Formats: sequence, structure tokens, C-alpha cells
Amino acid sequence: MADDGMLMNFTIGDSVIKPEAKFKGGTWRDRLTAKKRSAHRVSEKEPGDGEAAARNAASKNPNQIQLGTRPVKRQRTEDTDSFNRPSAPRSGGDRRPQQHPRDPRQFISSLFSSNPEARNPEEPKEERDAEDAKPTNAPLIDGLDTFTNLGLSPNLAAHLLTKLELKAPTAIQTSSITQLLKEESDAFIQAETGSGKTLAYLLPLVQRIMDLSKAKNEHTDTQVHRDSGLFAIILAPTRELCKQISVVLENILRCANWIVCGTVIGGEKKKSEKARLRKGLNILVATPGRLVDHLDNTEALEVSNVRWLVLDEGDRLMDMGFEEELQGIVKKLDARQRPSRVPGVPTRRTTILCSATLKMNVQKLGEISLKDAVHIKADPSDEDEEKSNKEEEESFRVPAQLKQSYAIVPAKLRLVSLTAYLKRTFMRKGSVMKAIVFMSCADVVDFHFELFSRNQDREQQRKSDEEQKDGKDEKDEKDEKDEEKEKLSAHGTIAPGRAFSTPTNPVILHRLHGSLPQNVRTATLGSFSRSTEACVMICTDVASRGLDLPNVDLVVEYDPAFSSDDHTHRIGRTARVGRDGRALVFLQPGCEENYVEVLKRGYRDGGKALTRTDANEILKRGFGGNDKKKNWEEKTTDWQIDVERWALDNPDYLEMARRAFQSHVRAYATHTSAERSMFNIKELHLGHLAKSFALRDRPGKINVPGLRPGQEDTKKDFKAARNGVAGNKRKAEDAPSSTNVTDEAARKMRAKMREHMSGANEFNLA
Ligand SMILES: Nc1ncnc2c1ncn2[C@@H]1O[C@H](COP(=O)(O)OP(=O)(O)OP(=O)(O)O)[C@@H](O)[C@H]1O
Repeated sequence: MADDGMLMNFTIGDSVIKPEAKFKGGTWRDRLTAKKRSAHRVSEKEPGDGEAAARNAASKNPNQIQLGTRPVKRQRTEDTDSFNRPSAPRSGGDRRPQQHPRDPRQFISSLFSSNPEARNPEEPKEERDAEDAKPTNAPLIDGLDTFTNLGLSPNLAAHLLTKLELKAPTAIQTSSITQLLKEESDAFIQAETGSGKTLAYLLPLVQRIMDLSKAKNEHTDTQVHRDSGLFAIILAPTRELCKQISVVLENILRCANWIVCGTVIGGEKKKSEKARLRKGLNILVATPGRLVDHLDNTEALEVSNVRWLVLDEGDRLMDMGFEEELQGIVKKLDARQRPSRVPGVPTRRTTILCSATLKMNVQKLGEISLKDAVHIKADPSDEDEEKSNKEEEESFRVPAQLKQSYAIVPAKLRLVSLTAYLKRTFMRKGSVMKAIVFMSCADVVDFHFELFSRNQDREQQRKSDEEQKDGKDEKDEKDEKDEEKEKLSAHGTIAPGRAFSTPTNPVILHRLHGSLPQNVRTATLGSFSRSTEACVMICTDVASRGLDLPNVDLVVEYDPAFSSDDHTHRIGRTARVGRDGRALVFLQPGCEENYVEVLKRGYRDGGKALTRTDANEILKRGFGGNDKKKNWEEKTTDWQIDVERWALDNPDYLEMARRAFQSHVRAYATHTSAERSMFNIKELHLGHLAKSFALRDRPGKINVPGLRPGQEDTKKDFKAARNGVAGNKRKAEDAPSSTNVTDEAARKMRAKMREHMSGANEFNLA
């Protein structure tokens, strides 16, 4: 009974699909643990309930997909008796599903049969048909504003021009520099991604501290120096962001080297951070958890002079559950503030909140931290009084020049379509230099990294060696493979992207997710940023917010974001400061098509530039080519069969594929409640989906126990962090994915997330 037969074994349970599922917080693993615990409680209360008991028994394996009883039987889409039919030799034109001859639990289905049709059939519209829109986040080169006439000192403005090559401010910089130099009121800076928000708050802040030196000169003839006191604190949610901000700040301060900045972001010994604080800093960049820790435990951190507090990426700070810390920080700064000995230091503190989006949680953070704040926008005339709060909150703006498209791709064709799309993208050297592919979680990233970097020549060589001399030593093979990857990266996060490289355009593949240790993440991001070769980074949402990676031409959302805000941030990694950029999101036919309305909301013109494509179009372009012996369908099928065999022949990869599949299904169930009707797990065809993970297994049989390889270290890290003061916040900052959190950590995390999170941003961390 084809794939439907598989689905009957794969029961979707209350815990995953019930709309009233209550646990929103923590990583998806945390939420799953919580759900299991509650399921366990229910079954204890109802000992006679066989179904619950069965579910409870199944839940003993932490990695088994808990999908309970499927309430509505889905319409059959394959031949009903294909499971019982004896497997016949396959010919190019035979598209019937087949049982795998080696293993009755396996099942080979054809790529091109029984795929659901799009609900809203529309002609694919080519990207090039879309009109070029004027960039909305570019520097205002043609405008009258220069950094000098906005009020920055000639010294600083000249430094920006000559050393940092910044000729003119962007619109948000114009508005914010004017405002923040002129007045001392609190401010909320809101502007689209890639519009230069970091400099929008850093430049006026540095200018004000430089002015303190002038004031001091008049009185004492000495400049502000590192011992004069800490004047400003900048908080950002992750270490990566803090490091990025600190690099920008150091670059600016090269023209005022008597002002000293530093970071406290964890990831190094607290002792060295303390030593840095003791030596004296004027501007501090910190993650909230670490700052709280130092405020409580480090005497050398003296905050009585702090007059500027910046909360960067406000929405993410709240999504990550930092509300309590931020509240505590604001209170402590208020309580410890004293009149400053330094002339010119303002009497009150200015707080600046920065965000690309204006969600309820950002408003809440505003309530906690801001008093009579001015709302600074790129274009003040943008203020649409007619707009209701709800509309304002729901709408998000993407840079107008960003060309977005969506591809309607059935589950079975997802892997081949992504491969074809990337093949096509990198066919010609120089057309696209850097692309980011977002996936749902770390296991999915790891699997695709292996798959796209696999060496087919080596595989073939191995097979023929095996035939010729009864097999080569497997260990040697593994060593060779590892060696090859190590040539590109000491950490195994960079490898040749063979699946879409051409002889003239080799593509380098990177992988990034929160389960990697911090130093590996930093090294991988650094390598991707610096690369002058064509390269692709496959990653989770850990790379979605705030990161400024130069020259990203394309963003692919292979797995749609868990919330529309995440989507805004993801696509915001391209089309930055006026540059061109393209973004593509994969959607499956059916309820996911409704997501197009969400995409349209990002545009001022209702999404006229949004284009549509479909799997066949992508496959034709990617697998078509000049070879006339086979058509694109045959070539696509050959490629798919090849990767399925690759997975079958390598137990390690097969396990990775299975693990990726089960993690993906769990992740799918965690879209924000507002968007869950568009990403409805009941409509997910698990048999078809398994195929896009190169699997021939029945979904019900996919059950990979234990931790993913390499996760033991992360677990240790997490345990250590749990015992520290930062507790679960450290987790957010370090962003490890943890399978085995304790009750207490899980409870705290749940409580926090339940309070603040509307979705699954914690997936960013997995
Ligand atoms: N006036 C300018 N002229 C040219 N480049 C600029 C200017 N201002 C900022 N940039 C560059 O633009 C890039 C993006 O800046 P930044 O990271 O501050 O954007 P952002 O608005 O914070 O984006 P996101 O919302 O994604 O965090 C940086 O590389 C920065 O150097």
C-alpha cells in the first residue's frame, strides 16, 4: 500500500499536533521532554488507557518520534498494493514504488509519482521579470547629509570616510545621529535589516564620549582615559553579535584611542574578564547573563558613571528569555548611579533599544527599560497613523531591492530540488559568490553537509576496489575521507561542496549550528566571511540575526522559518546596505502555500516583486544540461537513487539521515501558533518526506536512540553552565542543544519561554 501503508504505522499523537500543546519554551528537546513528562502523568492517571500506556512505553527512548494516534486518515496517494507486489527490475520509465529487495522494511518509491498538486496553480514567474526596486537601506550618497553636518566631529567623520570608507550615512543613521546628539531622551531605533543600525547608535555614543574629553580638557587638561569610568554598556543576545559589535566599535575608536572598550561575553575564563574590568573600560559590550554575573560578583565592575545603555536586537533578547536579567540590570544601574566626577557627563541615563521588528515583546522590553522614548525610524514620514497596532506588529519590512521568490516543491522532491537549485546557481563562475541555506535543526544541517560534500569518485573507487580485492580496509577509507575534509577545516565544518561544484567553479561548503563549540562557530563564520571563493553555508537560525556577513547574494530557506520574524532576519543576511540580494523559500503544496501571504506582508507594495517557481522548473534547470541521452527526470532519479544507495551503504550516514528526519519532524511541530495552520504536521506526508532524507525506511521504523555524535561535550558544557550563576541563560548564550536537561533547568526554561515566547526561536540554537 505504498507510502500510505507506512503512514498507518506512524501515528501522530496528541502531544505533537494538539493545538492546545502548552509547552512553547526551551529548545525543542526541552519541550519534548516536558510533553513526554506530561504524557507520562496522564498515563499514570489512566492506567487502563492502553493507547497512553503504549505511548508511554515508547517514550522511554528519548529520540523516538512521539506521534501517538493519527486522528484523520489521509487520502491514499500511491498504488495501494505496491508493498505486496514482488519487486520487479527497475527500468528508466518504471515509476512504480518498489519494495527494497534487501530489506522488507525498506521501500523505493518513484520521485515523480503521486506528488500532490499545488492548491493555487499559478504560472511560474521568472525572477528576472520582477522589476528592480530602489534600495531602501542604502547609504544616502545623493543626499545632502554627510556625517559632519549631522553633528559628528570632523575628526570622526574624516576617520569614517578615509579609514572605514563610509561616504554617507544611511537613512536610519541620519535620523538617529541627529536625535541622539541633540537630545538626551531614550530612543527606540527601528529599521529594516542591513540598514546600519549598529553605527546608528555607536556613532552618537562615541561622539558623546569624545565630547567628554573636550569638557575635561578645559577643566583639567587631561583626556578621558580608561580609569575615568564606565560610561556605556551595550547588550546583545549572543556572543557572535557582541564580538561583531565590538569589532565595529574598535574600528571607530581607532580615531580616539584614549577611549577603551571591551567585552564580557563568557566563553573564556571569568578571571580574565575580571582582570579586563579591573584595568578599566569606558564602553562595555556584554551578553545579559554574563553582565548580571559580573554585576553580582565582580567588585571591579563599577557602574555609577554609566549614562548610555544600548539593548541591541531587542526582539531576540526577549525571545531568548532575558527579560528578568534585563529588568535586574536596569534596576541595578538605577540604584548604583551616582553623580560623576567627570565634567560633561549627563545627569540621567539614556537607554536605546534597537530592533528590526516591532513585536509585542519589544514593546514590553521598551516598557521595562525606556522612559518617554523617541521612536526613531529611517523615514519619519513612514509613520502611518491609520495603521492599527496589530497591523503594525504583524507587518515587517524587507529591503525593497531584495528579490524574493518561493518554490512549491512536494516533499519527495525537496532534496533533489535544493540540489538542482544550487547546481544551477553555481553553474557559472562569479554569478553568485555566497549563499546561505537555512535548515530546521542541527541534525538536518549535519546530514546535508555530509551529503553535499560526499565524494562520488571516491565512492566509486571504493566500490571497484571492493570488487577487485575483496574490499579495502574500511578504516583506511574513513581516515582518507576525514583527511580530505581536514584540509579545508580543522573542525570538520568546511568541505568541498561537490554536489554543486563544477570543474570551473568549485564551491566550498560550510556548516553552522548552535551545537558546535563556540570556537568552531567563530572559526567557521570567519572562514565564510573571508572566503573569496564561491561558498555555501548550511545552517540553523543561529546565523539568522544580526550577523553581518559580507557579500551574501542568496538566502535559501529550505525549511521555512519558525516565525515570520525569523524569516525577516534570515533574508536580511542578503541585500544589505543597498546591495542586491535574492531569497528563495521552499514551500510544500497544500497548507504551506498560505505562507505566501506572510511573505507578501513584508513589502510596501503588497509583494509585486515576489515570484513563484516550482520543482519541475528547478529540476529542469539544474539537472537538464546538454546530455541528450537522458532527460532531466531520469537524471534527477539517478541522482536520488545514488544518494539513497550512498546512505544505505554507509551505516554512519544512514543513521545521520534517520536522525535528521526524526529531528526535522519534531522541529516541524514547533512553528509559532500563529503559523501552525500553515505548517500543519497532519498534512505532512512522512513517507514522502523520508525520501528527501535519502531514506527508504518506513517512517514508523525510524528510531535513532541516544545523543548525536559529538553531543556529549555539549552536554558536559551544559551541566557545567547549569551549576553556574548564569544557569539556563548561559545555555542561550552558548547556544548548545541539549538532550538531557535536568528537571530544574527544563522547568525554568519552560517558565521563561512560556511567558515570553510565541514560537520556536530556540530552534535558532539547536
Ligand atoms: N553608512 C554606511 N555606508 C556604507 N556601509 C555601511 C554604512 N553603515 C553601515 N554600513 C555597513 O552595513 C553593514 C550592515 O550594518 P549593520 O550590521 O549595522 O546593520 P543592521 O541594520 O544592524 O542589520 P541587522 O538588522 O541585520 O542586524 C555593515 O557591514 C556596516 O559596515
